[in-house]
Amino acid sequence: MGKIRVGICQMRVDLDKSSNLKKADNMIREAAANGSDFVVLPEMFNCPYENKYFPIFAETYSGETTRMLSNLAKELGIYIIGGSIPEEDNGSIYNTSYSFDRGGKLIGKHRKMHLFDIDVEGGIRFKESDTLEYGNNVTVFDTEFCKVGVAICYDMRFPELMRLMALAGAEIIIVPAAFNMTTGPAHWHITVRARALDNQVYFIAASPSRDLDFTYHAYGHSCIVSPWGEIIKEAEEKECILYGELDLDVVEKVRRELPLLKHRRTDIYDVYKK
Ligand SMILES: O=C(O)CCC(=O)C(=O)O
Repeated sequence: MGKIRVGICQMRVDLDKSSNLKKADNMIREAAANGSDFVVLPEMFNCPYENKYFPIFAETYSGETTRMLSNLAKELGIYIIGGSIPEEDNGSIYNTSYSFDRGGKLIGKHRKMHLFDIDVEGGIRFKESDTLEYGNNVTVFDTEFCKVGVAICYDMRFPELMRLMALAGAEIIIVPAAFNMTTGPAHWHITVRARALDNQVYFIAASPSRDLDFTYHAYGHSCIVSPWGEIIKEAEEKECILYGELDLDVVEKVRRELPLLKHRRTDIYDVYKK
C-alpha cells in the first residue's frame, strides 16, 4: 500500500462567508496541486466560531458550501474532509462535517456528538447547546486506502467515541477542531497523542489559524500524529497548509508489535457495562 498524502488547510476564518469560501477554494487547490490525496479543512471554516453566527451562516444540505466542496473534490480528483459548517435541518442547527471522495460523492457526514458547554474560571466560557443540537451517529467511512473516522473538536475528548471508530475499522481518525487559548496550551497535544496511541491510528487534527481580532482565539497547531503517538507534523498558529504522509504499514506494524486492541479484556469490561 502506497503512502497517503495529506494537506491540512489551517485557514483564517473571517466574518464574511464568501471570503471564507474563496479562501478554502484557494487553499484546497494549492493542497491538491502539491499532490495531496486527502485535503482537510478546520471546524467551522465558513463561519466565525460564535453562537450568534451559527444560525446566520447555517445551510441545508446541499447548499453553497457543500456543493463547492463536492465540485472541487471531483474537479481536482481528491478526497475532501470538509472541516465543519453549521447545518440547518428541520429547524435545528448542527455542527456538521461533510466528506467527499475523488468523484465528488458524499461519503461521510458527521454531526458533532458532544457539544462544547464549558465554563473555566479565568479562562473560557462557551455553550454550544444554546444554538446547536447533538448529533447521534459515529462516522466511519471507506476510502480506497482504508476506513477513516471523522469527529469534531470536543468529540476528541471522549475516548469512548474514538474507540468505537477504531473498533469499526478506522485506521485514520480526522478531527476538524478549534481549541482555544485556555484549553489549547493545556490539553491539545496530550489529547491528540493519547487518542492516536489508544487506538493505534493516524490522528489528524485541523484547526483554523489564530486571529486575535475575534472574540474566539483558536489555538492553531494543526497536526498529524502517528499510531505510535508521535507528532510527525505540526503547524504553528499562523495560516498555512500543513503537509504530511501516512503509511498504513505503520498502523499494521504498531498493532502487531503492541496488540492493544487485541488485549482488551472485553469479558471483564462487559460485566461492568450499564
Ligand atoms: O475541548 C476543547 O477544549 C475545545 C473544544 C471546542 O472548542 C469545540 O468543541 O469546538
